[in-house]
Amino acid sequence: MPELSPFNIINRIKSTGRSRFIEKLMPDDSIKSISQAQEILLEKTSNKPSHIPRITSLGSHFAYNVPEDRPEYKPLITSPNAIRDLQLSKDKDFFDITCGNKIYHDSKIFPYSMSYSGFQFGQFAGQLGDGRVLNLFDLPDNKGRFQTLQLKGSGKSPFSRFADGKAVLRSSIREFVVSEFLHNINVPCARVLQLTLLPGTKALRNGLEPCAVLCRFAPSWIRIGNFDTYRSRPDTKSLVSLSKFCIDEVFQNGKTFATTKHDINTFSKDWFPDGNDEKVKENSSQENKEPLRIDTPLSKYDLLFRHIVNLNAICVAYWQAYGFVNGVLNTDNTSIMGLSLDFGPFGFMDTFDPGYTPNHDDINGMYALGNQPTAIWFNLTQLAHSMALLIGSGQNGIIDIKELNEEQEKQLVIRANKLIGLCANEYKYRFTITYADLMARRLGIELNIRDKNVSDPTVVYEDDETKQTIQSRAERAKLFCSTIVEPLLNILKLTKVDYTQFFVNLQNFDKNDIPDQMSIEEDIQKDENYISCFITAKQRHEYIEGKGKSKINSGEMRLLNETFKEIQEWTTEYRLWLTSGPSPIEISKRYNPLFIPHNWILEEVINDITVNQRDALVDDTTPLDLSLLKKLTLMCSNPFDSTQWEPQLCADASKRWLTYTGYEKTLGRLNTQSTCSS
Ligand SMILES: Nc1ncnc2c1ncn2[C@@H]1O[C@H](COP(=O)(O)OP(=O)(O)OP(=O)(O)O)[C@@H](O)[C@H]1O
Repeated sequence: MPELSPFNIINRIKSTGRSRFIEKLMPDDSIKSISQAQEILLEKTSNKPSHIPRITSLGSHFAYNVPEDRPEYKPLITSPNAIRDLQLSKDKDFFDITCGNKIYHDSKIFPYSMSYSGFQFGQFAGQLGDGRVLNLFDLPDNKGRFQTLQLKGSGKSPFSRFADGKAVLRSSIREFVVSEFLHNINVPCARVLQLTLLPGTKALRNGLEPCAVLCRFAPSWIRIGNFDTYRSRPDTKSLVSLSKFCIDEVFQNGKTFATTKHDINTFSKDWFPDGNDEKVKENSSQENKEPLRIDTPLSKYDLLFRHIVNLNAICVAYWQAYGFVNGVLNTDNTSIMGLSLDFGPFGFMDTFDPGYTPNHDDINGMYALGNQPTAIWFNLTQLAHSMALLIGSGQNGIIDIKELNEEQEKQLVIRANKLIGLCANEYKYRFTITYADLMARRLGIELNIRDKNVSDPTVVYEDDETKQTIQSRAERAKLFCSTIVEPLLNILKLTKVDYTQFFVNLQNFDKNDIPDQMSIEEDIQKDENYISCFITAKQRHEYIEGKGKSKINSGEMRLLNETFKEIQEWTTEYRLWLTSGPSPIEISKRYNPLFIPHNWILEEVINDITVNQRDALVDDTTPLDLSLLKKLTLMCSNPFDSTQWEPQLCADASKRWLTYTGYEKTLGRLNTQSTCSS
């Protein structure tokens, strides 16, 4: 794509900006119009009505709001890719608008905070909403797609409840870095544009901490929680208007939805049945023992739900393949576009462990790595319940929930349950083939089970997913997972090598360099480099040392022996999957980031600013040294290409960050946790 010249942000808003949410979902609330909002909220009073917590009135999707005044603003870092994609120039207007020091508004655009609710750790939590977030306006990006720009940490809103509307610098740096990284390894993600320090503004978290404002953007910030509201306060009108908005504006009139070619009834079958029953089962709906099929055409609401299910299946498959754990997968953190968002106590696992959760407070591991696909499915079933009236009605007209008679309600429940059952099977299918495809690519294997356009995860239904193609893809994915992925993960769980580095190391081996007929006894020395992908230097050393000595029969040695046998068997299988086509690295290099922004790296960068340079944060005369943060951002913006990392900038740091070994040596702990306070 050719580079387009950047524009002043205000000129861009004036020429191409919109506020889709306001245009389509005008509030039915205490402040009804933009002109009223301007009159009331732009007045210089310290106690603005939009900063006082309240339950918004029935039918309100949002409330107009303005940023709180802060004593000072200090721009820290801009995402180089984001500013390019939004075609913005880095001038004074840009810095002022992206921190809330200046508000853009006109007759159609005014900042607002969204109303949403949420199921948190399985329980309904009532009205939540943007408690410290302001939506500014929508701008088309370089692909012509509207993006909603938001400020996080800009002050209180009607949804702040008991909290202060602030975001601390620590958590804002974490969000900035992880969003940049996830986006650049192609994980569907909300994006960041600008991080601004607020000197003189502090918040009480882990002690008094410095605050910041993050400007971020996404094609839509609507979460499953937005729909939860209209279940808890039954409101058919709002449910319909929000769903219509999603179809028309978020999903561009449903142009990427499944068509009649992609028959939902193909998912009457569970293509990945659990347990040992390899025979694909014909399911029946639990409620009525009727066959799990829908014989009437799907409505636009059915297609909306189906699309949201598929997008989320794809997103969670990416998380699993890269070992990313969100930490708090509540419905208010689950995007209808399947975007990764809300980065609290997230983490990437250092070593493979399905039980890993970075969230210190999640003592039961509800949102641990291995539970993420189920947690997202739980959230999708909450969405289905909220949309039951719509997905139960099919092509029939929508009857207000308060007017349904008993028979209508019964039929509605039957149909909604069928759609949920079909979508459950499709979710499993979409998740598994996406995950298998990604894992294969990470190992340099082309499975041909997804379409060409995998670099755009929003394209779900690219070809005709006939029963035949689905069946053959499911079989291939199943075989690949059982012969390659599962045995490999078992090995990595035991040997605890760096999960990310494993793929980077292995991709350097061409098919011909991978030992054939390995004999571990000899190859532990002969094929040292290859075996070192799977085991740590310590394990290798122990094996060589222990062999022939008294330790030979120790439990530890026997375990190592077993593991070596598993590596041998796995290697034999792996060679079979590698084709004679392109070398593995040609396939894998766009899928294996050379490094991961682990929590311990983030901690180092954050401490460098908030602890080592504490005084410079408040004193304008002392310059802040942001080189570590810049280095980390460069690495996150170019995760596959180390030539872009400016070798002279903090060279030691990037060397250290490439493997966890140095960290492990000093601290002796991996897969660490943090708390939610942000
Ligand atoms: N300091 C705060 N002030 C006001 N509201 C807050 C604050 N921290 C959290 N909240 C609100 O509590 C709820 C749950 O918080 P959570 O941490 O999941 O979201 P968040 O990080 O603030 O926002 P987002 O999901 O948009 O990134 C949200 O409604 C959020 O707006």
